[in-house]
Amino acid sequence: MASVEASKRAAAKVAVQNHYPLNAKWVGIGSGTTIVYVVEAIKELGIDTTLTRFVPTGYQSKQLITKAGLTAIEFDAIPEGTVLDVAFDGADEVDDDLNCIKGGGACLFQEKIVALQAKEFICVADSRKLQNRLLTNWKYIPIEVAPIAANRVVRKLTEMGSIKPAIRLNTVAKEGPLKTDQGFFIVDAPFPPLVTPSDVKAGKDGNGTGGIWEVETLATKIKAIPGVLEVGIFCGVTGPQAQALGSIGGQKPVAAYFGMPDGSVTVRKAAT
Ligand SMILES: O=C[C@H](O)[C@H](O)[C@H](O)COP(=O)(O)O
Repeated sequence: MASVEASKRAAAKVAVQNHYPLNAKWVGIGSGTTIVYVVEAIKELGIDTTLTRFVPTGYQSKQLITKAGLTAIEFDAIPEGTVLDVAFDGADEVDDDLNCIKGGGACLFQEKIVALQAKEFICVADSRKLQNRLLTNWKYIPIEVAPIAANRVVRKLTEMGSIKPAIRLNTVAKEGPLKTDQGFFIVDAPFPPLVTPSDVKAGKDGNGTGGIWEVETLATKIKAIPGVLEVGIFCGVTGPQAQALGSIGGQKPVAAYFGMPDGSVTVRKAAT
């Protein structure tokens, strides 16, 4: 049986082989433990990356890029209107429609703006993240909030049916709330499993009755709470669908790769 780390590595390798453009100019690099294997797989391609600029999604991501000998360029330094060729990132959970939960490692805001700037957003994960509905195995939605509004956001989430939302604390010696790369807090909001737009079409309620929400409705409602910078639900359209509508990219991946315990890699792709 492949270890979780081996399965992340296997998924990263296939994702990079299938989606890394050999003449890539701009590449988004996400955060977390799985993205490390994506960078490793890019290096293993053995191609010339001297003209490629890698756009990080936070401190850890920038360190990863730099330590690999690649050139990092901050999101706010890329020329106006630049479209990234591709953005790779991990995920905490992915549903049948490729909606994702992200932010388990406290990175989600920069990840979302980088995904939205990319022609193609690709997720890489291991089999634990492959579920039919969000909030099946992964139990909460990470939300990045302004510290001054955090308690009020927690109250609002409770009113919306979240079960004991809480400000995330530091897990290391330093006491107090964890701070994101933006100096904000993360509120983790548990909800019952989310229904998809297709469930709603099939007659399921997703308007919050009994705390049951449809993915996009809940993401929109949480985002509208004053004090919320960004919500760790990545949903809506994919990059190509956004381009067909005249925008740059989408926050939903066009494909997600999962390393399985038997060593194989499963791919979930967006309908075109
Ligand atoms: O906050 C962290 C990011 O959203 C990560 O991409 C996500 O949590 C997945 O991380 P990992 O690859 O470590 O499971």
